[in-house]
Amino acid sequence: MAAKFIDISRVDMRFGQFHALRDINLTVEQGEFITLIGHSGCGKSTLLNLVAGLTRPSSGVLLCNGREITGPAPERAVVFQNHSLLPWLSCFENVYLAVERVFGGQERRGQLEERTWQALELVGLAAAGGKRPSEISGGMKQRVGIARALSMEPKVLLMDEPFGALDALTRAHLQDELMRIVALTGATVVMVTHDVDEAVLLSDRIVMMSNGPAATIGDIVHVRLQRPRDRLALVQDPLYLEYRTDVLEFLYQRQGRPAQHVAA
Ligand SMILES: Nc1ncnc2c1ncn2[C@@H]1O[C@H](COP(=O)(O)OP(=O)(O)OP(=O)(O)O)[C@@H](O)[C@H]1O
Repeated sequence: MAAKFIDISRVDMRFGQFHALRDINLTVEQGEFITLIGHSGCGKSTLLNLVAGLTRPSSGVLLCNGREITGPAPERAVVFQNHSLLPWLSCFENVYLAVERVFGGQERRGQLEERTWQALELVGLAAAGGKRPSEISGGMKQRVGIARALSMEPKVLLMDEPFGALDALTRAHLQDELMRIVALTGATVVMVTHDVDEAVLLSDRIVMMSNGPAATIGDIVHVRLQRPRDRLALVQDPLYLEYRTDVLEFLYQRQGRPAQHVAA
C-alpha cells in the first residue's frame, strides 16, 4: 500500500469568532495529485496554509511523513498564484536563494548552482536564467515559482491557484508541463483550484468542499483516467465527462450558489 504522506485528522480552524473549517479528515498518499475545489471563501487556502504550516489549527492534528506539522519547511514547498519572486534578482538568483537555504549547509557553491540550473531546465527556462522577473511573461514567472519550489526537493508540492492569473492558453500549457514534471519527479501535489476542467485533468482525487462557515469536505471524486492524459482525447472520453458532471453537480446543486467564482 502507498505510504500516507499527509494525514489530516479532525482539524478545525477558527479565526476569532469565525468558524472557517470543521472536522477536516484527509490522507494524501505519496505520489498522489489532489485538488481542493469549492466556492469562494469556503476555506481552500486556509486548509492549504495549514498543510504548509503557515497557520496552526484551532484543534486537530496534521502530520507529514509521520511528523506533526508545526511550521513551514522545505519538505512542503508552496507555489502561490502571484509567483512572489524577488524583483531585483534574476530568475536564476531567485531559485538559487531557495536552493542555498535548503542545501547550503552541506553542499558547495558549484553543486548549488547545478541544482538551480536543473530546476530551471525542468520547467524549460534555463535560457531565461539571467532575466529579471519584470523581463519575462506571467506564465514564465509562474514556471520560475514552480522551479523554485521543486529545487528544494519537497516531499509535497502545495499550490494555491498557481495558474489562476494566466490566460487560457498559457494555463493549458502549464497544466501539461506540470503533469510532465509530476510524472518525472513522482511529486505529491495538493493544489487549490476554481477550475473544474483543471481539477479533472490533473487529479487523482478531487476533494470538494462544502460552503462555509464551518466548511468541511463534502465529497471526494476519484479520477481513474489513465496517465499520461491528453486534453484533446479526454474531452471525448465519457468517463471524463462523468467526472466533470459529478463536480459540477456537487458545486451547483448540492452546494448551490451562483457561478461567480468557479470556472466551468
Ligand atoms: N486570517 C484570517 N482572519 C479571519 N478570517 C479569515 C482569515 N483567513 C481566512 N479567513 C476567512 O476564512 C474563510 C475561508 O477563507 P479562504 O481564503 O481559505 O477561502 P478560499 O476557499 O481559499 O477562498 P477563495 O476561493 O476566494 O480564494 C473566509 O470566510 C475568510 O474570510
